[in-house]
Amino acid sequence: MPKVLIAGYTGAMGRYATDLVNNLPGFEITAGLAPHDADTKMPATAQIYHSLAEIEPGVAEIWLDFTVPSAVKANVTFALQHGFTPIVGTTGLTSADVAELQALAEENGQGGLIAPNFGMSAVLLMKFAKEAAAYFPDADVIEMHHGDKKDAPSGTALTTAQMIAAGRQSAPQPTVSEESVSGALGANVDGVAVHAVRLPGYIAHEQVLFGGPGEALTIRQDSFDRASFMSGVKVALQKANQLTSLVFGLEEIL
Ligand SMILES: NC(=O)C1=CN([C@@H]2O[C@H](COP(=O)(O)OP(=O)(O)OC[C@H]3O[C@@H](n4cnc5c(N)ncnc54)[C@H](OP(=O)(O)O)[C@@H]3O)[C@@H](O)[C@H]2O)C=CC1
Ligand SMILES: O=C(O)C1=N[C@H](C(=O)O)C[C@H](O)C1
Repeated sequence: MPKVLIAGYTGAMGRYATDLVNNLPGFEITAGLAPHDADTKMPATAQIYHSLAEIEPGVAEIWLDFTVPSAVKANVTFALQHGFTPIVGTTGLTSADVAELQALAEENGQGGLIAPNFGMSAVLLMKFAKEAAAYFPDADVIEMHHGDKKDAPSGTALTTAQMIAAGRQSAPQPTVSEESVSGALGANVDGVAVHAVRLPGYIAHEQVLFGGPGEALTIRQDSFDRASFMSGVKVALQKANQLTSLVFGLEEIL
């Protein structure tokens, strides 16, 4: 029976992941990692750790990570160095970080998955955005999230921008507007303007606006509930033992 350590088990995503794994036949939560204790549905038998230094290798086979951008690189490095298969939803890893971790995984003969978004609507949005960019090189990304989100822009928005850049077959038009207020035109990610909205009531949403001569295309996805991420997490857990390299993107294992 695969044993799972949930890093960030006290957080918003960690709690959903705990419910998922508790109810997933054949899987067992044997450990949780978070700096502070909290009332959660972790099994009473699970080991609770407050820092990486406390973790006993062998306590689990799978390392499911929903922590914070400041901790994720050290967590995945630790997981790969100590025989865990990392399944990572935490954002904040740069492309260089991902490449470094993939090299470490290869050195250690380990597999795993890093997925900036486990929701099917977001995975499809990114795929469609890449396809559309071949015909509409001019695009802006607007992501909207709950006010507790620590990073901006979202990992999904960064990946979407990178995929739009990869899908373009011609250069976008240069913007002639000058910002009279700093930030008005958004952040430039690979030539795509990315705008981040943080508001109470929102969970996780993204819209890509493409503009062409006399026409526009808008693609939008909405995660109204964190349950939207759990089917992707479930697939990743079930395929964890088949992963032979550290894969980036849920679509690579579907
Ligand atoms: N890939 C995907 O589909 C999705 C990804 N995410 C990403 O997942 C991450 C978590 O999101 P969310 O649950 O909303 O965030 P929360 O802030 O609710 O939870 C963060 C968790 O990380 C823990 N934590 C904080 N510092 C550390 C550390 N140094 N080491 C280990 N654990 C730590 C917190 O514990 P404590 O309370 O003790 O500080 C808490 O349990 C974010 O990066 C978010 O962008 C979110 C949704 C979907
Ligand atoms: O923090 C969140 O909530 C989310 N984070 C991920 C991201 O940054 O892309 C995935 C989703 O947008 C929800």
